[in-house]
Amino acid sequence: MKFLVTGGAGYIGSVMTKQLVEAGHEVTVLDNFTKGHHQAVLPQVKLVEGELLNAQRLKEVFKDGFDGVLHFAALSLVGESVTQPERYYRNNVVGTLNLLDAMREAGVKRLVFSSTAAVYGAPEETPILETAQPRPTNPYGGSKLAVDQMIGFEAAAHGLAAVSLRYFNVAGASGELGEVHNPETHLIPLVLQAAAGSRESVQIYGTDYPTPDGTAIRDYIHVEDLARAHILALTHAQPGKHEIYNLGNGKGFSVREVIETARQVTGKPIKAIETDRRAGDPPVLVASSEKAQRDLGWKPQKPELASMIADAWNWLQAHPQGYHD
Ligand SMILES: NC(=O)c1ccc[n+]([C@@H]2O[C@H](COP(=O)([O-])OP(=O)(O)OC[C@H]3O[C@@H](n4cnc5c(N)ncnc54)[C@H](O)[C@@H]3O)[C@@H](O)[C@H]2O)c1
Ligand SMILES: O=c1ccn([C@@H]2O[C@H](COP(=O)(O)OP(=O)(O)O[C@H]3O[C@H](CO)[C@@H](O)[C@H](O)[C@H]3O)[C@@H](O)[C@H]2O)c(=O)[nH]1
Repeated sequence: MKFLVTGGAGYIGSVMTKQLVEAGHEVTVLDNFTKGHHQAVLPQVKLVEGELLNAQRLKEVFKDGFDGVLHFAALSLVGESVTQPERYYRNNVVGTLNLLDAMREAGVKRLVFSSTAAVYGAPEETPILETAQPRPTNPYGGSKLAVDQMIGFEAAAHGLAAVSLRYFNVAGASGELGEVHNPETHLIPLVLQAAAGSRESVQIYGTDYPTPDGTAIRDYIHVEDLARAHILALTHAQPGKHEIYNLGNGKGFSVREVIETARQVTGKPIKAIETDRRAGDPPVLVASSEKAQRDLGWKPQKPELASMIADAWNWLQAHPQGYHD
């Protein structure tokens, strides 16, 4: 089949593209390279350097004809979104509205969207079920929730077969593809940069959370397990329906536990400095992925935090400067 992957030059979209190509599909990547990397785009795919906010150009891209769209392109930093909410809503919501318009006009009826645990805010119950009331604590989560709702109404009105996958914290690497954000703000890559010596230390944002060791807890999922869930979602999507699935491992790790695991995996002393909380961060996000396991038959193959950190560490050692764009 023929798929469009928006944001396919980014961290998760590039791993997704690789899995689609390996499964024998034809892939076009659309990316504006505000965050993406040319080196992360496989030579087998067609690359369109394009912008979701350019509605006219997007419609031209759809003249190629696609069987479905995997929509990763977004701005996705919690902290940044707090200071620039308008940028997040414009890019993520208006960008997706343009995408839905182009899909409808071209008759493309299948969509898998990268939603996020950030839509839940600080939920009352852990692990988080898809039925939990979404109450985002930051504009990033707010923009993704708006898109989830938009897709739900689009599916009902126009027969789109749609799935929103609400990822928890994605980690690890896949062969030649790894996590490089510029600037990097994610915990695991920063911890590993400190292990590698390219950064002196890592900061712990907040030690007064209502958690056993006072630091925030997240549920980490391997990027390869995550990408495999998209292939299952594509095949299970039903016309006129919008399904939502949480994707995580159902186990939370505190910031201190992540740093300690990285010390064990790398054998390096990693200097950690305690600082204030980062604005917009909820204390605990842990998934129940039972719905995905039951309905999609999804089963994580690399659920251990240590194996995610080990894959990310091996990748960093092979690519100490990240990608060379
Ligand atoms: N990394 C995580 O832990 C995580 C967790 C939950 C959800 N997500 C979601 O998964 C998706 C991918 O995340 P990632 O970590 O790979 O991010 P990323 O920044 O590495 O990739 C996103 C890509 O989208 C492109 N892009 C952004 N806006 C665009 C636009 N307007 N037009 C065209 N291209 C555009 C960027 O250049 C980048 O290559 C995002 O939607 C993010 O919100 C990520
Ligand atoms: O230098 C750092 C960086 C992060 N953290 C903490 O580590 C945790 C994880 O932070 P980070 O890796 O930045 O991820 P999140 O902010 O949890 O967000 C990620 O996970 C969300 C889903 O849970 C996604 O929606 C986002 O796109 C993705 O960036 C948080 O408690 C942070 O406060 C630190 O203590 N020090």
